[in-house]
Formats: sequence, structure tokens, C-alpha cells
Amino acid sequence: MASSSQVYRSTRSSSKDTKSFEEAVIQGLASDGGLFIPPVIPQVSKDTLFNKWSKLSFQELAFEIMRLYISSSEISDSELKVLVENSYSTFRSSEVTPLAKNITGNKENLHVLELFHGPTYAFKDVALQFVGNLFEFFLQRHNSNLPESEKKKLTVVGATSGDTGSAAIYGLRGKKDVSVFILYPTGRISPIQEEQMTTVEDKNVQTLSVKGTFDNCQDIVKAIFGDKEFNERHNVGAVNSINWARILAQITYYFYSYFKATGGVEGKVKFVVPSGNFGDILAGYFAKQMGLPVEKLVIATNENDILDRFLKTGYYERSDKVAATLSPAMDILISSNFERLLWFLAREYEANNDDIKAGSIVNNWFQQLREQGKFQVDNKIIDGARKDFDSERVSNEETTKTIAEIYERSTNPSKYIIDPHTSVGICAAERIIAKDKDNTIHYISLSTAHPAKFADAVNESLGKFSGYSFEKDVLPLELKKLSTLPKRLKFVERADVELVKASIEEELTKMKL
Ligand SMILES: Cc1ncc(COP(=O)(O)O)c(C=O)c1O
Ligand SMILES: N[C@@H](CCOP(=O)(O)O)C(=O)O
Repeated sequence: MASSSQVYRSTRSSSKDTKSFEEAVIQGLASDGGLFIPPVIPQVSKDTLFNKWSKLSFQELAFEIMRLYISSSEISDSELKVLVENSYSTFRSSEVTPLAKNITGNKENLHVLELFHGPTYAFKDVALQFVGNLFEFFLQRHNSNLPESEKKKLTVVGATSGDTGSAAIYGLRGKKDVSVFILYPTGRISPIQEEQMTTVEDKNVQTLSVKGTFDNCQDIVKAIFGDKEFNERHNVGAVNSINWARILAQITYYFYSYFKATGGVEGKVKFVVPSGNFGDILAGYFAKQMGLPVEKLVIATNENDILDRFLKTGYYERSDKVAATLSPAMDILISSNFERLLWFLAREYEANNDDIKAGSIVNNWFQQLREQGKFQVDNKIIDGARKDFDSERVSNEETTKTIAEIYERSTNPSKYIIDPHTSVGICAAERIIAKDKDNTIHYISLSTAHPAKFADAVNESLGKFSGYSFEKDVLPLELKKLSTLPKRLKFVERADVELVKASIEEELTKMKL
């Protein structure tokens, strides 16, 4: 029997209906356009946290956390353990997400949570290795005794500003009964990111380079999910963080790094998270709501600062002017996962803890966003958000300056090289450290990608240092080899849903899966 944290409802729903974990994960986006959430966040006691969980490996911790959100009637203990083990066996670090402690020495307590040790060198691997295995598990179970013609096939359609795409492709390449279509904005991702996505040979993978922005790609993906007929014909699945399983898998590293930073005891901890689609930091919000005693979650944005502006003004406002920054994976104007946070805030501060009312409030806000391009929330919602979150906006100039400063100032290890997204986080963390002036606080800044993925920004920042060499100091052999491989991609000359649907259908026929 599933508990109330093991069933899922849509953020826009005014009905009592809930879905199972499998239904929420396979469906991806709710049919009303909302995102799936567990209406009840499970609570973990301090005794469990500091006497049990603090002693667990990453994999054991992932199992304990996921168990709370997935009923054992859907996935048994032994099956879940295998899924977790397989998902993290592909990482280059035995710790999966190691914490580089006190990188600037002992005065600042600045720790960097390295999330880039998976197959595609980006934090998305932590979730997408798991999601790939989960899709395979559900499909195999469903298809095992069916004749070929009746087998369920999943058509995964995702949008990327660079990293989700390759992580999804590496999570799903060669998997049975799944095809993967990844849309990315032409010319707006780094050359290595493009090489990672387009050099994969597996026939179930196709990249679509779309003339437009990431937001255009994300809108097309959401429109495809909303297209009932296309969806029924092709069984569309989601790998973007609209898929709840993405958020779930990311919760683990908040607990794991907290224990590493404090030595397994309760302490003062702030997490600083370079944010775009709000998926990464939302996992931190779940960890905090589950009982992890986190002081604050700091949203660090680049010049595309809708989240920072929201926390300051209460306005959530769509604009067409996306800035092309040095941290392109965060060049996002509409942050999908923010809707999940808004649901919890609406329920607590406007709906008297009523799930159904919360759904209709959120639905109303997003209708305003569609029709008027913006909505504004009440002060009590902003005040509620500020209890858990702070925000900082970081410019391009500050991004390169911070990469250079960390290279110069780091002592543990010395000459530490960070990517521009990580730099946005560390710049924000340094500002907060200066404001707090409290050396009992641990600052965990999330490092979301390996610097090799963003050669231009890293070289612009470090080229002036004698002895620095990108090839020697940054570029792993595995990524270096990609430039010699043949590329496979399809251009879509306009950001248009019908064009994309036609491309998907054409390629599906060729794939003959
Ligand atoms: C390298 C990198 N950093 C940060 C982010 C922002 O994460 P989120 O979209 O979950 O806020 C992304 C992508 O989203 C990314 O690829
Ligand atoms: N920055 C992301 C954008 C997509 O976000 P997602 O987390 O919702 O998949 C990327 O790298 O593609």
C-alpha cells in the first residue's frame, strides 16, 4: 500500500486523483500541463539523520531516500537496490558526488560539491543515469510477456541548453523499446556539448538542432506533451526536470554533502546553487523540508534573472529577451520547476493546507502567465519563499573574475579550475560569506559541470596565467577524442512544434525500433 508521499498529483489539479510513481515517471508531465509532486513530503528524524544516514555511502543513502517516495509494491527493496547500484557504477568517483572541502583554506568554510563525475561530466548524470535505468525497468516489466507488436515503446522528447541532452542520451542510449529526441538551440551550446550529443552512434538517439532559444525548445516539448493525439500514438516520455524522478535522484547529494561538510553532526549549512530551470535547487528544498537542518538555499543566477527578480518583487514575468551569457546552460527565462515550489507555497500560505485549492491557485497563476505574460503573488508567498531561499545575480564579468580568483586563491587543491556555472555559484557564495561574517557556517557551493565543457569562458579567465594550459590542465582524454568522431544531427529551421513533430515521426520510421 502506497503512503501519501508515494503518490503524485499535478500542481494544477483541482481533483483528488493521484498517480502511482510509475505513472508519474512514465507520463512525465500531467495532462493539465502541471508537474507531478508528492503532496506529502516524508519527514526524517534527527536521530535517523545523524545516527544512521550520516554513516551511509552515497548509494545506501540514495536507496533510503528513494524508498520514502516509491512504494515497495511498485519496486521491491532488492529491485531498487539494483537500480541504484547500476546507476552509480558508471561514475568515475567511488563517492559519486565528492565534496572538495575548504578550497580557499580554513577561513571561509567554502566547500565545492563536485557533481560532474558521471559519464557526461555534468550534474545531470546523477539523475539521468537513474532515470534511464528506471525507464528500462518499467518497460521490461510491462513488455516481458507480450508479443513484439503489443510491446509498449517510449518516445522520449527533451529540450536542452547543453547538459540535459547529453546526460539523457548517455542514460538512454541503446536501451530497449525507447527512442530519444533531444532539441537544442542552434549555436547556443558549447562545441563539446554538441559533440557529446551528436557523436553517439546508437540508432535509438536523434538530436534536433532548432533555430531558436532554449525556451523555444522547452515550449515545443511541453506542447508535444499537451498534444493528446501525438502522445497517444507515440507514448511521449520526459527526461527534463519536469519528470519527478529527476528531482528525486538529486535529493541524495544534499544529505550526503551536508554530512561530509559537518562531519556527520548537526551544523549550520547554506547551499548555493547555480540555477536555471530550478530543478537542482528544488531537490535541496525537498531535502530541507524532509528535515535536513539547512539554514538557506541560495539561488545563484546569471543575467537571466527571473528567479532573483521574483524573490525581490513577487513578479514572475516572461520576457523574450534571453541574454546569451558565459553560463549558457542557465540562459533560461521560464524555470519549469519553480511551479512545484509555488504549489507548496500556495498550499501553506494561501490555501489553508488544502491540496485542491493550491492546485487551482497555481493553475490560475499559470493561466495569467500564458495570457498576460506575468503574474504577481501576494507578499505572504514571497515572505514564505524567503524563509528557505536567498538569491544572487552574477554578471559575466564576475563569472570570469571568479574563475581567475579561485585559480589564484585556492589552496586545497591549488590552482582549482571551475566552469562558468560553478563560478556563478561561488561568486554568489563569496558575497554571502562576506555579508554573514559567521565562520561557523558551512557554505556548500554546487559544481554543476566540468570546466572542460566550457573552454571559451575558462580560457578567457585563465589564459593570462603563465603555465596554464587547457589541453593539459582541463581537458580529459575522453572528451578530447570526441572532436575526431563523425557527427549526426538534424536541423529544424524554425522553432515550430509541427516541424519538430514531423522530424520526430520521420526519424522514428527510420529507426525501426
Ligand atoms: C551546468 C549547469 N549548471 C546549472 C544548471 C541549472 O540547473 P537547474 O536548471 O536545475 O536550475 C544547468 C542546467 O539546468 C546546467 O547544465
Ligand atoms: N540547463 C539545462 C536545461 C534543461 O533543464 P532540465 O534540468 O529541466 O532538463 C540543460 O542543460 O539542458
